[in-house]
Amino acid sequence: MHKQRGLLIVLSGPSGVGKGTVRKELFQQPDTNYEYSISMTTRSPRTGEQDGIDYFFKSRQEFEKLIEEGKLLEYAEYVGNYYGTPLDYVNQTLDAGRDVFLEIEVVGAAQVREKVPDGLFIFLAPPSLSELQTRLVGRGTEEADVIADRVLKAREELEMMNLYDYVVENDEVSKACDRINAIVTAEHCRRERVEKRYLLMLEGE
Ligand SMILES: Nc1nc2c(ncn2[C@@H]2O[C@H](COP(=O)(O)OP(=O)(O)O)[C@@H](O)[C@H]2O)c(=O)[nH]1
Ligand SMILES: Nc1ncnc2c1ncn2[C@@H]1O[C@H](COP(=O)(O)OP(=O)(O)O)[C@@H](O)[C@H]1O
Repeated sequence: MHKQRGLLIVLSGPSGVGKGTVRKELFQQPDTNYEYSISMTTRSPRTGEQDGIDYFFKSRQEFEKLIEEGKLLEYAEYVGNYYGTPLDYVNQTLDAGRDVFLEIEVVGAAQVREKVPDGLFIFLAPPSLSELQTRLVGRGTEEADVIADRVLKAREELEMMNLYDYVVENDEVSKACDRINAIVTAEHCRRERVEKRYLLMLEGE
C-alpha cells in the first residue's frame, strides 16, 4: 500500500492569543508526532531567541530573494516585518509521511488554505479581547504603540475565524493542547476511513 502523505496542521490566530505558548507546550509532550516548521522572518531576534531554532532570521533583501525564487509556501508582512514558511521543508516532510505543524498569522494561513486545501486549519481564540490585551501587555516584549497596533489587528483577525475547520479557545494552555491533539487524532481517523473505503471500492472493480 502506498505511504499516506503527512497532514499539514495550521495553527493560527491573533498575536498574543498564545500560539507560541501552546505550540511550545505541544512540542514538549513526548508523544507529539508533528514536525514543527521553523519560519523565516526579517524581525530581529528577541532576547534568548536563536537562529535556526526559533526562526531563521533573514535580512529584507535575503527574504525578498526567497520570495522571488518561489521558496516560500506562504508569506505575509506583519507589523512591519516579513514572515514566511519554507516550501521545500514542508513538502519533503509531508512526502515522508510525517505531519507538519505551522504556527502562522491569518493572512499566511489563508494562502496555505488556497495551496493546500486538504490541510487542517485550527484557529486559536482568546477568551475575550480584553484578555488578549492583558496577555500582550503581560508578555512585555513590545512597546505600548506596537501592542496597540496588535490589538487593532486582532479585531480584523478574529473576523477570519469562520474560515477555519476548528476554533479552539485558549483559556488554559493544557486544555488548548488537549483539544488540538484530539482534533488531529480525529482527523487521522477520518482520513484512514476515507482511504480504506477508497481502496475497497477499487478492489471491487
Ligand atoms: N504568515 C506567517 N506568519 C508567521 C510565520 N511565523 C510566525 N508567524 C506569525 O507572525 C506573527 C508575529 O510573530 P512574532 O513576531 O514571533 O510575535 P508573537 O507571535 O506575537 O510572539 C505571529 O502571529 C506568528 O504566528 C510564518 O512563517 N508565516
Ligand atoms: N492560556 C493562557 N492563559 C494565560 N496566559 C497565557 C495563555 N496562553 C499564553 N499566555 C500568555 O500570553 C502571552 C502571549 O502568548 P504568546 O504565546 O506569545 O502568543 P502568540 O504567539 O499568539 O503571539 C504570553 O505572555 C503567554 O505567557
